[in-house]
Amino acid sequence: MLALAQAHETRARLMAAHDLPEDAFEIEVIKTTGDRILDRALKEIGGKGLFTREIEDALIAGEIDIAVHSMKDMPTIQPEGLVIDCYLPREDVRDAFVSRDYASISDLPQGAVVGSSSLRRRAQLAARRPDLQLVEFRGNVQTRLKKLEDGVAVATFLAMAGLSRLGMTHVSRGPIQPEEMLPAVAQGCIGVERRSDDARIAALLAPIADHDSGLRVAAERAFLAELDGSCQTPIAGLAVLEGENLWLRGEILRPDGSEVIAGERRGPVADGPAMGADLARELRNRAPADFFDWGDRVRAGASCAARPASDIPSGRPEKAGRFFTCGSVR
Ligand SMILES: NCc1[nH]cc(CCC(=O)O)c1CC(=O)O
Repeated sequence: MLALAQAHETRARLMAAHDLPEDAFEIEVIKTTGDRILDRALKEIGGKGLFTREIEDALIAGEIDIAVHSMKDMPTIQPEGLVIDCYLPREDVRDAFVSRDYASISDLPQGAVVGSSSLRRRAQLAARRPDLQLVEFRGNVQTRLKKLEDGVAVATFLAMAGLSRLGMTHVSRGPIQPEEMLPAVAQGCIGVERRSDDARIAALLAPIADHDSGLRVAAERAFLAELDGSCQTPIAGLAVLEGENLWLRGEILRPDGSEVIAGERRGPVADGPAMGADLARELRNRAPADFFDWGDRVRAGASCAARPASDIPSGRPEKAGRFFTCGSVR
């Protein structure tokens, strides 16, 4: 599963950086509330960090020393005493188009049924192709592919990064360029969380931290934070490095895709967070008064449920929760 693959990747980088054997690291799998509750829609359960809270509690309690996260699913603020200052080299940031019968979005026939539970992807798709019919697609990558096979929908979207980490890029018809579908903030980036006062772990993580990844994600997450956004809001953002400069693009959408407000900033890399906040304010100022009235789903606080939601193996509760991966260092 994806989160376990991410823990393994982190461990492999730590082993290589420190010339340590595999058994120097213990991977502890933490099952969270979000994993356990499989019979209710996540929006009904509510609560921020549904899938990260227990992992962070374990970190604070000292039961684990390192938590490995998809930054795309992380709230913009970490709990007191914890810090994320180690970002791995970023994977492919793009979304993947997945379909047996059609090669691209524009190939989809009029009225085709597309599966996605991502508010962002749904809104972006609806903006481009209002004729398409959208259905909810929950479950991990395998579950979603099975739904395609079963004809529940003719196409879906997945992050290239997730497919790549699972060694499954072959299921994709190819990446969708950011110009066509701007990715989620921090998509493709693994972040490693630790206790702020743990100097030993800070030193352990330092050699595997990717500076460029950190700069890009800092700008994107500042944009998200200023919009008070989360992974369950139709917001997209992507920063890329251009030499000494950062190019940040951002976008907010109405859930039905009827309106898209986009903008960009270019500036010195050190100004990334300021650029992110500034771009967010610009987009907010350009948005009509009712634009942020995103409805029940968002108000219920199902904020950072996207990663886990997509990873819950529906109908197989005994396998749930294995992906909340925390490496405990001995
Ligand atoms: N929302 C779930 C989620 N969180 C992170 C990834 C992919 C890996 C990444 O973006 O780093 C995925 C799956 C997907 O969107 O297809």
